[in-house]
Amino acid sequence: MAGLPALISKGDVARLLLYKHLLPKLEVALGQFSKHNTSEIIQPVRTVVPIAKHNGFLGLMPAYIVHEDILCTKMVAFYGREQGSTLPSTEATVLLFDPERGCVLVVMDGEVITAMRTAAVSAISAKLLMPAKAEILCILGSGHQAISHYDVFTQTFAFKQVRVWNPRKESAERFARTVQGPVTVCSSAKEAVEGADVIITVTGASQPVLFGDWVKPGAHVAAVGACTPDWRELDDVLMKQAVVYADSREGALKESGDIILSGAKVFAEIGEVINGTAPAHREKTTVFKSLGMGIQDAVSAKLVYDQWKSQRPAHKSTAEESHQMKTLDKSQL
Ligand SMILES: NC(=O)C1=CN([C@@H]2O[C@H](COP(=O)(O)OP(=O)(O)OC[C@H]3O[C@@H](n4cnc5c(N)ncnc54)[C@H](O)[C@@H]3O)[C@@H](O)[C@H]2O)C=CC1
Ligand SMILES: O=C([O-])C1=[NH+]CCC1
Repeated sequence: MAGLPALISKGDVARLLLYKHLLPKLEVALGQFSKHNTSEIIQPVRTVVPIAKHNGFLGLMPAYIVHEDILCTKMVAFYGREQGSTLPSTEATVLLFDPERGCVLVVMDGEVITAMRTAAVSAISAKLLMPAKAEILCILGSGHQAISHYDVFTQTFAFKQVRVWNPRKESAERFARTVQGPVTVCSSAKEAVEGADVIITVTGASQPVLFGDWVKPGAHVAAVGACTPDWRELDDVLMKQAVVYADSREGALKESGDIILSGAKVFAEIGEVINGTAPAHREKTTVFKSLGMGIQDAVSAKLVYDQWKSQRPAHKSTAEESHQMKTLDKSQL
């Protein structure tokens, strides 16, 4: 290893990663991914190791973005937690490599990246698929992803009302006190959903919490939770009545209980809509099934690292600089 990798903390990632930089980078990466050309992007479906004893999973998410020479992997542990558990439901660490040497340049917190890039991808799907006149946003779940989704959706779009629901009302009320802006706390999921133009599901549920009979025709759903083959957030009625998009078709067919168990077809990847090779059916009810992809972490980590390098005090050396110094030493011999 050429020197020790740099470490970037959660606080620094939160300070350095901005949606205004992240959104355009993610849109480009999603489009590149959906060309399925391995000379542009190499990203296998994540490897998942069940941690059955603790109702969890460990995911390994490597990706290589060839033209930008970004080599990255995230390691993410995610769990089905009892309601009210104080343990985190997601823990993640991101490694960015020097692609030429193979050494790790930087180890950084992955929780903020996971929260922000997932929300940013949902916002990209909403930009493309939500009805032209979208006034009411509904968020089911009130944890970490709910907060990041609230932030990017209210920064990007002009909703007249944002509703939130959680089976534990005190959790939804805490969410309302945490975010910077108005929120209506609803007493039932049905009350939150009815009449909403955009619905985000960000729950730890393993059984459906969103039912097609409640959903306004033409609404857009960003389905973010239930990322294992036997967990659900959406019922069969919704899955069958909607046009279903995914971040990765291959990932969705392997990992999404909502797709596998309902038998719904994936109409297109969101990257195909970005590329103009599949239509955006804004006039119909749409579901964007998000599983999360390594390329999303890779572009986020590169943004963080570039910002961090540009702001870091000059005396600290990283693995990258140690390597440059060694190369220089050799060439001087
Ligand atoms: N698609 C993607 O790229 C990603 C998906 N996720 C998934 O998103 C979901 C939310 O993640 P976080 O916000 O980080 O978790 P979190 O634990 O911070 O929040 C989960 C929320 O769901 C609620 N909840 C739990 N069980 C429920 C149930 N049966 N019915 C309704 N609500 C319930 C909790 O009270 C909490 O408000 C998880 O399923 C997680 O695995 C997380 C990261 C990335
Ligand atoms: O992409 C991701 O990081 C995750 N997807 C499901 C849980 C974590």
